[in-house]
Amino acid sequence: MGSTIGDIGEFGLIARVTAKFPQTENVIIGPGDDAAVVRAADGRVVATTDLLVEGRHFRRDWSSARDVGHKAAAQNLADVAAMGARPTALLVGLAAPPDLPTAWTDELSEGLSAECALAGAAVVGGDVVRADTVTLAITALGDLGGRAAVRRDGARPGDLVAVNGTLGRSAAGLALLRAGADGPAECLAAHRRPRPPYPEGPRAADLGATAMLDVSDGLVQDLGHVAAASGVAIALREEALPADPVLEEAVRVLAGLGAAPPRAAAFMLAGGEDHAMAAAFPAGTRLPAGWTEIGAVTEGDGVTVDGAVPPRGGWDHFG
Ligand SMILES: Nc1ncnc2c1ncn2[C@@H]1O[C@H](COP(=O)(O)OP(=O)(O)O)[C@@H](O)[C@H]1O
Ligand SMILES: Cc1ncc(C[n+]2csc(CCOP(=O)(O)OP(=O)(O)O)c2C)c(N)n1
Ligand SMILES: [Mg+2]
Ligand SMILES: [Mg+2]
Ligand SMILES: [Mg+2]
Repeated sequence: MGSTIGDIGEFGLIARVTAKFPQTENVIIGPGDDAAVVRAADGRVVATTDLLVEGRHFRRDWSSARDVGHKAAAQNLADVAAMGARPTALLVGLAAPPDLPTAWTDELSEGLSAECALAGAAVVGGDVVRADTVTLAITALGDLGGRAAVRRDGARPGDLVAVNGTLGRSAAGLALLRAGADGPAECLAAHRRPRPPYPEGPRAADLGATAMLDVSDGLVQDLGHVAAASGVAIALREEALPADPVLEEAVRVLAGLGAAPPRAAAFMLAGGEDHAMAAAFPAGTRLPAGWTEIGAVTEGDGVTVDGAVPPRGGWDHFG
């Protein structure tokens, strides 16, 4: 028996698949980052795609169609911002069973459109097909506006590491939904409709960010991609994580329901889907309001928290 994708895990699968895709001279950045950058006759375009599958990324009894539209757009638009680009357009592939109410697709579309508007983008096309499972295949495009793209491989020892956006609220919201809790509302909302700080991507690029990504799978796991791509280590300090009373409240609610919830800091370190921007900047960079310095880049490899390798956390579709 040969190996299966379950054996190699999500990131093993990605490495194996992308090894089959030689690039052309039109490709400025190929697979391996938050988005690709492709040369066009008149410039460059940033392009990225993410799938959302019912039951894996959303549940129709936990999220309204409008929520799913917002989230599907946000997940993709955040990848554009994480390259230092401004989102411009979205293409929407929709697979659905024939008994899906049109009211659901109407609200989905309104959510997609409203989230695009928040980022200054528009839905410019898509596709629809029949399938047993509601699935969204979204492509987002963006404009670097003359900037160099901020990749995952540019972090250098001595850089500081900072984040902008919420951490852990979406994961806490998911835990609350699983436990049948109806609050704190901010966590449920963060899970249903993440609010990526879109303008902070280009702003970080303008500030000289050396590496950046959006936190989709978990802060430690995602910064692990930066560390690996850059050939450096990242040392985070737990006490530097932005304190969030709402997250503390979520932990209390979960504990009150008899669950043994992780600490708030664990939600922040391992929770994904908030789509905060996490970036490395040269030491001494004056960070604007909204950015919190949480650690530093050093020689070595991997990500540590307070000097220790944290327990494995973060999302892996096949792990
Ligand atoms: N099936 C695939 N074919 C080609 N490239 C892929 C495939 N799956 C993932 N990638 C690439 O691997 C990189 C990492 O993907 P992913 O972890 O999903 O990034 P993100 O969390 O930013 O969405 C991205 O550059 C993505 O385009
Ligand atoms: C019903 C349900 N179960 C579990 C989750 C949690 N979850 C699903 S995918 C995911 C990680 C992010 O999605 P992914 O497809 O990996 O996006 P990418 O990292 O490519 O941006 C998380 C935390 C969820 N959102 N909904
Ligand atoms: Mg990303
Ligand atoms: Mg992805
Ligand atoms: Mg992921």
